[in-house]
Amino acid sequence: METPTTPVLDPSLERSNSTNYAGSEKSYDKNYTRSARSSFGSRNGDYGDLDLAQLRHSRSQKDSGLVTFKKSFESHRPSLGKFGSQNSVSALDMIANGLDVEDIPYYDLFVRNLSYKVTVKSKGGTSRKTLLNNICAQAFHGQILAVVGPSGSGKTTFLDALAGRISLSSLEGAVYANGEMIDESFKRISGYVMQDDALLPMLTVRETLMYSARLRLPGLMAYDEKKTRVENMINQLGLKQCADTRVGNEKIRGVSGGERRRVSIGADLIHDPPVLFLDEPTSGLDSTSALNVMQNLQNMAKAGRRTVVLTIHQPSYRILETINRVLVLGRGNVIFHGYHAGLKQHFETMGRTMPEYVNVIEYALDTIEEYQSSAEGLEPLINLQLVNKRVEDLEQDMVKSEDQNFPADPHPEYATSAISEVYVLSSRNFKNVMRTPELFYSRCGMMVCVALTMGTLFLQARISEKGARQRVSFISFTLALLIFTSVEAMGIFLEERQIFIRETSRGAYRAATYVISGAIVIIPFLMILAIVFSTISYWLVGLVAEPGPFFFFTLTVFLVLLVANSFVSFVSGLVPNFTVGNSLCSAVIAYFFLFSGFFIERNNIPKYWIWLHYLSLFKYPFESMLENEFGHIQGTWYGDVDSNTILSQYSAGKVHQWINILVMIIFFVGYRVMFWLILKYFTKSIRK
Ligand SMILES: Nc1ncnc2c1ncn2[C@@H]1O[C@H](COP(=O)(O)OP(=O)(O)OP(=O)(O)O)[C@@H](O)[C@H]1O
Repeated sequence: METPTTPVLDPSLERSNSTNYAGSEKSYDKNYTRSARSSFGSRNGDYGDLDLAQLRHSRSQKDSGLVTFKKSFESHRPSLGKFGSQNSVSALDMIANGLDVEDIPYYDLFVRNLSYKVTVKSKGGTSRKTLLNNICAQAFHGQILAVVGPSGSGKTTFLDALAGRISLSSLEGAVYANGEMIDESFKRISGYVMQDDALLPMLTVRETLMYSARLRLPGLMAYDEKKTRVENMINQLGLKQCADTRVGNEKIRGVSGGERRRVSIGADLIHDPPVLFLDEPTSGLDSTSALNVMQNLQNMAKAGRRTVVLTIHQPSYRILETINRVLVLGRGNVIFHGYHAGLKQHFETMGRTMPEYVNVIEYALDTIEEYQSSAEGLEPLINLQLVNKRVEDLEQDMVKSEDQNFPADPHPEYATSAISEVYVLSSRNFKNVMRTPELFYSRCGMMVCVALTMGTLFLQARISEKGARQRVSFISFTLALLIFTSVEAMGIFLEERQIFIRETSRGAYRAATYVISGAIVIIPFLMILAIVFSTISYWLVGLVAEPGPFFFFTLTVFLVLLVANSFVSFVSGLVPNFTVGNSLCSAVIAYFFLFSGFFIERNNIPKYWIWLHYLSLFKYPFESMLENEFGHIQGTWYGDVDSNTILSQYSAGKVHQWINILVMIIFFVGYRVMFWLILKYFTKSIRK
């Protein structure tokens, strides 16, 4: 990033330039006021007053002439350290508590000469591709800035750059918030709503928002206050009718697509961030739902003085009314930036006349497509934008940088404590699992089937050579079935990974607490499965009929399930999808099985492969179970072989059952730690 300099732009400046920048000032003001009245004035007097107050504020600034960006916001802009703050007091709460709307802190964004290039590999070697080229733009509080452009024009890339989803070191140029160059902490005052609605399908709308509030609002805030915040959000987003309906997804019936979109928005904005970024909030919605979402966002922007930046495809006439300003992109270049009312005049300056009754954005996109496919390319459009922007550039250069040093960030990175996160995430997970009992019942049913099959296959094994072989086979194949069937959990992990990415992209909680809560929730279910399996199979096969060995067998089965679950979760963190994950897991488990000591006795495994024997998920439970069975009564003869001979055949020396249990616990913790490391350092929603 370049050395920070203070931009001088303020809303009044742009309006004063509007004659040669974005249409006449008169037309802008008329449009702005009309849109404000139609949106708020007729429905809600407070909103109408607020909007007019803002307008007056802007007008008074205009009169003051050239003022620096910083100066123009000196009474409202939060202190320098504010980037570190989760905005604990909602703007709407402030209004409800009688605070003057003028006291609500806000942020205005200024993008200066932002460029982003990536290295692409081709047959001839590597080359640099420019995704964003020298972009200058502004986004003001109380307004919606819509980024539009043909497919592949760089809309999402631009939004990602602003929202801190592209590594700052990869960007050229700068992004300022209230005159200060943004850094990592800016994420904490901005909310990001992704295009995909990654939500837990079994929770209701109210529960989803409540869990989000419990994670994202400060731990010190009273529970009732959080509840009130959620109810306000439900009302604000028009979700009252479906507040107690399950969210659902493609497979599970739930709320409508438009409602789900609004739940996503609510869940990501419950902490009321002053700056909101939304990637195509209307995609996949019918026109009424899309308009509804946009009106909700317009309300949020105006009533709460929020700065909203979003990407959108071909907004309709009515949606256009909810948008204040547009940034039109073409192949990563600015084609137009300003109030959309100015687009018509902008194109007129190059001799193009826009037909009547044509949507200006549609016209702009068609024009871009036309130039894009022509021999001269986008150059004329880019140059036109540069000419119209000249005055603004001159003004920028008038004020040089002031003190841009940030004080140390005094605010915590996360809204609530780690313990509280574990508690909230565990209870949310538990509720979600309990709402899908069929998954658990099917796993239970499978356990009963496997236990009955194995139990009847080796039914009442005798104390003979054949009986000894049957016991060893039972133990070995039991472990194989338990571990191989654990792979099915991969799908659940991968589905949840999307939710994890969405929630943690703005620091909703720590990766560690997510991993811990996942383990806590799964433990009771695996315990039940272990008890079901052991109770049926152990007595059917006729293993040592004493409580101690039975308890140890059950404990080992439980730990096998736990370790297998941790292993599968670890692999799910590494792979891109279920197909790859399933194949990888099955292949590695097959290797582990091969080196368990059952097929190739430990002493016959070549030295260079022995490490795989020690890493095998099978080795430790296999040896422990054998010891539990054959070592319990020393010196028992099974036909011509005694128990000691059988044991020495499968292990290198004396097996310490409890040490093996400890090793299994270490495996469980180890895989979880590796899963955490992958989530923390590699599952990032940040581009380089
Ligand atoms: N890592 C990358 N390497 C190479 N090219 C990339 C990379 N990421 C994005 N692009 C390209 O950059 C361009 C802009 O992508 P972006 O997703 O920002 O476009 P968009 O305007 O949001 O498109 P759409 O409307 O289709 O979602 C596209 O041509 C895309 O193929």
